[in-house]
Amino acid sequence: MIKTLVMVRHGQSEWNLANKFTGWVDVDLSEKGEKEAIEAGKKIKEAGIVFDHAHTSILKRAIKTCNYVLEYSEQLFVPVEKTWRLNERHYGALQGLNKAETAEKYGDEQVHIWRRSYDTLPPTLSEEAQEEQLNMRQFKNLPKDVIPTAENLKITLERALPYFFDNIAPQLLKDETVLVAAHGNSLRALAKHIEGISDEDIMDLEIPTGQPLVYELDDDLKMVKKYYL
Ligand SMILES: O=C(O)[C@H](O)COP(=O)(O)O
Repeated sequence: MIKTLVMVRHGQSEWNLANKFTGWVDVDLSEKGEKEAIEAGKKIKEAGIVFDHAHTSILKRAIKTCNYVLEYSEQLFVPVEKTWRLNERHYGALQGLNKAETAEKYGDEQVHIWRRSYDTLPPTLSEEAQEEQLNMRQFKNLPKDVIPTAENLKITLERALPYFFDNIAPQLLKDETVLVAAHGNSLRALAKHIEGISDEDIMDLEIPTGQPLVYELDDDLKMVKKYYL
């Protein structure tokens, strides 16, 4: 029997709008982002997709998107689990910098490598920024060892996949329909696994904000079909 997993990247955030590296910084949705999330919910309702479970990160742009999607598809009662493992990839010392200005300073190629290569790490957070991050309430109950100072897509995949295997996959295997509302790179990581994309080809996969991406999966949770609503 075909299993259905719907991924939604959060709607445009304030820092997507300002073209800044965001990562684990907890910025809000922009006005456009809220509209995108609402539209995503309406499309899911029109498509008649009925969720049994929803999963999101511990960052408000994804949490709010998840809530809007459930509200506007009239299924706000669906249980939602929040996990740091679905957070955006941590952009290290690039967080807060403007992407165009960073490209002017370091060159387009370097910035493209930082943004899209599978295993190159961006520069890590300063000690001061690390300290600040450790004191943030939403990260305080996480073991220090799992809080990154920078991540590439490989590390993002390695911390997102255990959650997929332990929490999402068992639900799909019971033929339950699952929503994952998360981030550009945590979703690229899951997509890499589900679609079996190579380390090279993953550089070209982009997931747009607020567009529901439907995966139909077989009994081994491999992709049979994917489409955007
Ligand atoms: O964290 C960010 O800056 C964005 O959500 C994703 O950015 P990217 O497209 O530069 O990886």
